[in-house]
Parts: sequence; structure tokens; C-alpha cells
Amino acid sequence: MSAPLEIHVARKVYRGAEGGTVEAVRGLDIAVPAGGFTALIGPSGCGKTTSLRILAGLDHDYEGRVVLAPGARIGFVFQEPRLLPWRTVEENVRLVLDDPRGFDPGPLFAELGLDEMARRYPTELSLGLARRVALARALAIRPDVLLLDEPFTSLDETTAGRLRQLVLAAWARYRPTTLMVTHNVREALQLAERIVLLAPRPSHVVAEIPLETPHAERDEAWVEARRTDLVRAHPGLVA
Ligand SMILES: Nc1ncnc2c1ncn2[C@@H]1O[C@H](COP(=O)(O)OP(=O)(O)OP(=O)(O)O)[C@@H](O)[C@H]1O
Repeated sequence: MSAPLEIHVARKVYRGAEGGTVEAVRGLDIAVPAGGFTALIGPSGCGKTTSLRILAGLDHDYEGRVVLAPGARIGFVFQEPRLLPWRTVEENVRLVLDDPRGFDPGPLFAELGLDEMARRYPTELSLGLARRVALARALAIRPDVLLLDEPFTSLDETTAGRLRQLVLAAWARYRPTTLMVTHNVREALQLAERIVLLAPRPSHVVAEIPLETPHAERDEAWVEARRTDLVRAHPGLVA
């Protein structure tokens, strides 16, 4: 199942312990249609993670609103895998489920190349495998909404490429409404149906770029041509 999502943040301010403030977001409005895949790109520190946390209901201290279907299930893949080291891979995934006993990890683990890993502990995994487990944990709840916070950073290009294909395949199969934060324009061009570009802090939307070309037709030449267009159109924001 998919559910549309909207986030409207008039203002989000962080207050430091010593009284200082950081205005992270001002006038941000993003909507993702049900089953869509949107990539969120913006300069470092502009408020992307802040926006995902607000969407996921992890931060209520802001002016604005989030619109989600009642009861929508949200899967969140954080920047770091955040696995419990004293639990096995399978236990880490079961932990987030309402009905862990009714869950058969077989098909999902096979799809993500994790079937040999179920009984391992997170410390035995490479970062790429740990990221796959984090993705499995997010998908296991059959999310209506999938939030991905730079899920491929710090991976070598081969591992990142494989994980991108797994994310794309999972999105195509289950069609959760997906919002992915990334710094990587090529990655956004490969995966998303739309790119939303954010301004430097306090973030707001600068441009929305629809990507209508079918994924199968997005070869390297297409990605490079679109990236060059974006760099020209938004110098300083897209590298
Ligand atoms: N808990 C906090 N307390 C104070 N300031 C914070 C806190 N969390 C984030 N900030 C500040 O708010 C701004 C936005 O942070 P956020 O992590 O959302 O940015 P981001 O776009 O995700 O960054 P990056 O691309 O580097 O991951 C930054 O200037 C950050 O330093």
C-alpha cells in the first residue's frame, strides 16, 4: 500500500544549550504522490535530515504540519544503520514488527541478498551489508512511506551501485511513497521520479525537477546529460 505524504514547515529552530539558535528550515513545502519516488538534494546542513525526522514524527518541535494517511506505516533508513549489536540480523528486523511471530524473513532476505546473514551479528557485517539489514528492517513493516537518509554514503561505488538496484527493485515491487535524501545527483537521477532541490539553510524548495524517463532507459549518457543541465541551471546547488 502507498500513501501520499506532505510536509509543510513554516519554521524549525534548534535552540542550543547556551541560548543560541539555528534556524534550520523556513517555508518548506514538499508533497510526494502515493507510490512516488522523490529525491531531496541540498547543501550540507540545509535541513534535510531535520525534514525527514519531522515527517517521521520523531520531532514535533516545529511550526507547520505533516499530512499522512491515518495509520500510514513509515519505514526509515537512517544515515547510520543503527542496528542493535547484541541482536542477530534477523532479531534486529523482527524487533520492529507488531507481529514478529507471523513474519517469514525468507523472501525479503533472499531479495536483499541476506539469506546467509540471518544469524550473524551486526559487528560481523560490512557497512554495505549492515545498510541492507537497515533496508530490510524498514521494508519488513511493509511501509506505506519509505524515508531514506543518504542510504549509500561511505560505501564503495560497486557496493553502493548494488544497494541502489536493491532499493529501486524494492520500490518498484512494493511501491511505498519514497523520499530519499542524497548529496549525489547521479544517484538521484538514476533512482527518483522527481528531484526536489533545497536552498542553503534555512531550507526551502528552490526547484522541482520531474524525471519522466523510464528507469530502464537511464543509461550513463542520460544521467550525465541531465546532470550537466542541472549544474547549469542551479550552479552552486548541484555538483
Ligand atoms: N539537535 C540539534 N541542535 C542544534 N542544531 C542542530 C541540531 N540538529 C541539526 N542542527 C543544525 O540544523 C541544521 C540542519 O541540520 P540537518 O542535519 O537537518 O542538515 P542536513 O541537510 O541533513 O545536513 P547534511 O547534508 O550534512 O546531512 C544544521 O545547521 C545543523 O547543524
